[in-house]
Amino acid sequence: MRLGTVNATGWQQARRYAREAARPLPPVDTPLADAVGAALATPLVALSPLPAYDAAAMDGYAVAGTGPWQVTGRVLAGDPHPPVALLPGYAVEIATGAVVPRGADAVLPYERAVRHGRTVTGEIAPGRHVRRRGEDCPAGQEVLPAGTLVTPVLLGLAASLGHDTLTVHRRPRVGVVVTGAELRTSGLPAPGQVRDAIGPMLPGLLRTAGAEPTWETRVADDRAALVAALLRSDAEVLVVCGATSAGAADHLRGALDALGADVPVHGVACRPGHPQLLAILRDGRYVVGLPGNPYAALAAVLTLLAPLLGRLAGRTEPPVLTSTLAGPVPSHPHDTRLVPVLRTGATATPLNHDRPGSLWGAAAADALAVVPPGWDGTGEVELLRLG
Ligand SMILES: Nc1nc2c(c(=O)[nH]1)N[C@H]1C(S)=C(S)[C@@H](COP(=O)(O)OP(=O)(O)OC[C@H]3O[C@@H](n4cnc5c(N)ncnc54)[C@H](O)[C@@H]3O)O[C@H]1N2
Ligand code: MOO
Repeated sequence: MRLGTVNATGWQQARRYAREAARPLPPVDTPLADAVGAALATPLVALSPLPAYDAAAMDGYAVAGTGPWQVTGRVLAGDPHPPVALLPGYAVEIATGAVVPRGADAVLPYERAVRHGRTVTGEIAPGRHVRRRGEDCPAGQEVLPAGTLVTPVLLGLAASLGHDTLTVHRRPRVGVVVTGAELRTSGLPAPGQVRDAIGPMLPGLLRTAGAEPTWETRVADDRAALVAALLRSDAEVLVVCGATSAGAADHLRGALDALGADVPVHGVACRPGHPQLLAILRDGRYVVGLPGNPYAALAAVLTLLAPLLGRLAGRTEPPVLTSTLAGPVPSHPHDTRLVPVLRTGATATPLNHDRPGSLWGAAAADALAVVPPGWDGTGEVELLRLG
């Protein structure tokens, strides 16, 4: 395997390879509360009509026929027995959400009603303030397609349609291997030491991409230790941080060679992040190599890792987001540049501090702009959402 721009895969092509290298994991029935972040494996179908019964939309009187009406009783939400049918000229006091009695034509809100003893009068149009059974959604209706990301709001919808569980794709399990003898995980770095900046950001990035971070291990800069870590079979995807390059301590490519891995992407024509790689082990597990420089690692997460995880998780590909850029952004002659930006209105402002070793710009950004090779600065560019 050779490292360098000459053999690098184009940025768009690399993302496509990563997405197409995988198939969605099998479906599992999951309690609602545990399904957030997974993708629907089957369309979401209404098990119950919405609303499930004719319901009052206002507090007031359910009235039948033309007024004045004789008030015969009161119906509250949650009453265990259905209310008796109303005859013309009669009314019941009714609470928002209560079952509207058969025969009622409308609900007259308190503020539009005039009550004298047991008689009530007021102006009302037929059907007013009654939410008819199934008017929002009939039973059996497909409301969201397979592949939809389960959000907290979707849980609320699923509950209102009668679901206790959702059939979602199993989330890919990810094991993380952090390499680098110079790394420390707390405190101030001594000369020659570096605080690990990739380990802390990965769990959140993995969850956002639809995966389940399962384990993290740290290995010395040693090929045998890296091979041993890559042999752990309890994750579909292994992420190796660092060791992607050509230095004497960079053993990822050698370890993959030793394991007989297929390496469909062994470098990407992008800045930062060109040493990133995608490999497939003989048993089908995936390895994504993130360059050690933290911003380059983030670029690789968004280029190779997120599309791979999104596909394994069964998520529909998100629509491409584009924007103009407010401010000059130099392009690279051969490579795609990934530039941190902050979206403001219809445009996105490029931020500074985008060196490969610094996450400052990216931490202040809400997207990375994808600046194609040789871009002349006109028109829109693609944006990759952060978070
Ligand atoms: N001869 C070449 N040298 C390098 C090339 C190249 O093409 N030819 N590419 C450069 C680029 S670009 C990058 S990016 C790095 C990638 O290096 P590695 O993935 O092998 O990572 P390391 O060598 O271990 O570390 C690079 C750099 O990043 C720091 N680092 C590593 N891990 C972490 C971490 N978890 N948190 C914070 N910082 C980390 C490490 O201390 C180094 O400073 O290779 C270039 N060299
Ligand atoms: O591509 Mo490196 O990943 O610039 O630092």
